[in-house]
Formats: sequence, C-alpha cells, structure tokens
Amino acid sequence: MRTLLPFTKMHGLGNDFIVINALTKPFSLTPLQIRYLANRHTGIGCDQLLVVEPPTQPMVDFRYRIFNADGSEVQQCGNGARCFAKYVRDKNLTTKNLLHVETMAGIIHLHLRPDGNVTVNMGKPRFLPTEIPFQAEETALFYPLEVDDRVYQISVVSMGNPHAILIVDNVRDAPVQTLGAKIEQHPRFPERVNVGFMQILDKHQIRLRVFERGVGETFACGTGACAAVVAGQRAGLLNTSVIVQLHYGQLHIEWAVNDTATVSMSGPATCVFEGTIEL
Ligand SMILES: N[C@H](CCC[C@H](N)C(=O)O)C(=O)O
Repeated sequence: MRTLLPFTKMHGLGNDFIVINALTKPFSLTPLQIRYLANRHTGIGCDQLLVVEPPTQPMVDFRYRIFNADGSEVQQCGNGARCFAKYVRDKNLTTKNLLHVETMAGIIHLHLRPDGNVTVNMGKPRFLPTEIPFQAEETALFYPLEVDDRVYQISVVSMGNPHAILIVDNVRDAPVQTLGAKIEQHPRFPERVNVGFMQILDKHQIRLRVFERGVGETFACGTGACAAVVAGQRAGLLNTSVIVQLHYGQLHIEWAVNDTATVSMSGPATCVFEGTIEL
C-alpha cells in the first residue's frame, strides 16, 4: 500500500538533507527507498537523510540517525547535527537551546545560539588504527597510501566516522572526483572512508573540499572539517581555533589539541522547504 511521507528539506552550507520525524511512527525505509528519495532526478535529492527518533537512554533528548545517499547508515554527520537542532526547535519538539542527542558514534551536545548559528560538541577525535576501520601496523601522524602506483601521505582521523585527510597546495586543482573516489574505496579502509583535501592558508584558516563516503563530493562536510583541523593541529600546522572555508561559507572549529579535548564546530543551519512524497 502506498503512503505519504512528510519531510523537511534542509542544508548546512550546501550539504543537503531530507529530515524525517520518526518520533511517533517508527522509521522503516529500506536502503532502496532511501536511494530513491536521495536521487536528484527521480526523487527529492539529498546528500544524507536524517531521522529524528525518541531517545533510547536516559538524560538524552533525542536519537539522531544518519543515512548517506547510497542508503548506508553512518555514525555521524556534523552539518546534519546543526540542522537537526534547528529542526526540533522550529517544530516545537523541544523548548531547550542545549540538546543532548545520541548517535551511533555516541552522545553529542547541540547549542542553538541567539544569532541562529548552532555550536556542536562533536566529541573526541580518534586516531589509533584500532579505533578506526583502517589497516595499519603502527600509529602515525601521516600514513603512506599507494593509489595507482603513486604514494600519498594521508592523516587518518575519526569523528565517529572515518576520514582520510590530504594536504594540497590548492583545493581548486585537487583531484577530488578521481583520487577521492579511489581512496573512498581503498582496501585499507574496509568500511570505506570520507576523503578531505585541505589547503592551509595560515595557522587560523584552511580551505577544504571533501569526497564523502556514500555520496561523492559535497559542498560541505562538518565531520570532515573537524577531522581536517585536528589533522592539521596534530601536525603543528594549525592553531586551536580555525576557520574552515567551504564552497557556500565557513565553519568555526576549535580543538584544544590534547587527548581528552572534544572538538567544537559552529555554523549555520537552513530550512529550505516542507513537502510530502508518495512511497
Ligand atoms: N558521508 C559521511 C556522513 C555524513 C558526513 C557529513 N555530511 C558531515 O556533515 O559530517 C560518512 O559516510 O561518514
């Protein structure tokens, strides 16, 4: 039997989302249905589908699930977290400005600010090969990765989801579509990986392009921005507070560069339109 699915279309700096309210009706879309909804020609179109669910543990306000355009469920989405906060506030699903939200990667804390931006405590970054689905014998700042007989130096950081970061001279000329696609599927990443191309402008600013796991290049990647800044800071190339320049604007990332510190990400969240679609 066909049903009508209400949804909200949102984006964070051009990283776009379909948001589904599953607080009263359990979420049950299949990967095939998610791929259909995400298709920009035959569906609604999005990079990720975000699901708002009731919490499964105490002291938490909501559960937040994330599905890539290819239908894969993933651990974390930074731009989506800001849109999630705006969504539940705008829909009067909460009156709080500080929200504790559970994800597959753990609990994150969303702060809706008076200026309309949202600051998210994205948790602690992780680097050990044992913490990231990445095949390596030792822990290092940068790892050699062979792709088509060339060796690239990558920094591997998890924000709950895996990121491989490369430093490039100029993001404009970076081979994001070709090299990004090959590293995403590289055998050393058994769960695939997001691939960030970072240009360091100075110790306080970078430019970033990201080939996202399960999507392709997106206009912005929140966890990718966090991972890139952490990689740059660990290499001594960036300070604790960094502006990340993306296609449609910037994110402010802060990390105190120590093993107990969490990463803070601040930026906008935008609602585009409401709709219903027949499934
Ligand atoms: N493609 C990512 C999930 C979405 C991350 C991104 N949209 C963000 O804002 O963090 C992954 O497969 O881990």
